[in-house]
Amino acid sequence: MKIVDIVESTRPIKSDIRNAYIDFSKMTLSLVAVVTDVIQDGKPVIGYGFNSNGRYGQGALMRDRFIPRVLEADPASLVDDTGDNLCPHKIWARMMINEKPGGHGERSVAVGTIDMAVWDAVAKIAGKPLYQLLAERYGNGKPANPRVFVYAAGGYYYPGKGLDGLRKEMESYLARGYSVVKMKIGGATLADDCERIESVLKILGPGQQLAVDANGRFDLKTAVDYGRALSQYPLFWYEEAGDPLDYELQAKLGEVYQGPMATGENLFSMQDARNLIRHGGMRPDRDWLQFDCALSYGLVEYLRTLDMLKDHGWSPSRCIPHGGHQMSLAIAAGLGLGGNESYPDLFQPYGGFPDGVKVENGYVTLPALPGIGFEGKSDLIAEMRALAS
Ligand SMILES: O=C([O-])CC(=O)C(=O)O
Ligand SMILES: [Mg+2]
Repeated sequence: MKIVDIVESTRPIKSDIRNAYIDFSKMTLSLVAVVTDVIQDGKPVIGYGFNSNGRYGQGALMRDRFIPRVLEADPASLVDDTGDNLCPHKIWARMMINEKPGGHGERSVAVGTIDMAVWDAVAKIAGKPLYQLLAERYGNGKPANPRVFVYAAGGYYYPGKGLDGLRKEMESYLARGYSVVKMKIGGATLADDCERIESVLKILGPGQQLAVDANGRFDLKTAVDYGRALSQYPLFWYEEAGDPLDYELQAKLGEVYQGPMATGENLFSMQDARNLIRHGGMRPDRDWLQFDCALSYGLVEYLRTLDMLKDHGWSPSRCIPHGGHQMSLAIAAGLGLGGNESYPDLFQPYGGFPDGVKVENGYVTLPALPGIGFEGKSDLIAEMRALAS
């Protein structure tokens, strides 16, 4: 068996929203199909993948380096020991030949997106949901749990959106069954952000919480000033206060901010994640890790990150990945992560859940679809099949 083609198309996911660092007026992503010669129900098995919002499409890197490396390899060198399925670890190693360590740049996005499509194909060839395959292979005897915590991310700055607009948005997430909602901070003054936060806190009922996200905007002084002000609120977490690679800032913030902190969506390798754990003062009893496999070399690398976390005394249940895609939902269900992000109204058709999946008390239950589950989301699979079918 072999991979016969890998196709990429860069797609717009633009909108008028803005966080503390960027606007999304020109945002794109890469949609990828990995076409195999395995025939099921009279059709070739195709794995699909896409990268998360925030880092743009990566078609040029894929076409220049990563796709040709896979297609030029001896097909026998890319299959697992049974010979009946692809080996994601061997394909990953092949993509990364002649790549130096460090300086991960955005090649981690290109590799992570292809890796997602490879895992989708592998689980489809095995005829089972990816979450089940992951539990069987890497779960150390723990069965998959298809019931996964999800929170609603939004609360962006948006032209003409006042406090009323923000409150209405958050109310609509709560009405759809979410128990935790997230909003942006750091794109206004501290006083204005406190007003925005208080207006959302007022609409929360028992068991409902708010998280805030600064998108890496703050220097140490501002991060600490916000930390002192935010300490008065019962927040679910205070996310990405400073530059993602400024581990000392994160550690110093943790000395004054006792509530839960979250970060990691812009750390793109096991080594960068390890530096956060070594030097960032993150606390395994309350803080959250948001590494997103679709931006950071895929699940093959994420498995290394989970091993690293275990060696440092962190449970996978402290991980709630960034990105709102079904790949991280499958990993959460298969390997016991703490949950996953969700953008109820943004980045469609890429984010979200299979059709008919409802959020109930902050949880979704994943259907048992072969692969990652894209075939269950009609608007998404239509885009995917138009790329390659
Ligand atoms: O606004 C963004 O770039 C997305 C983000 O930080 C998040 O979902 O946590
Ligand atoms: Mg974030």
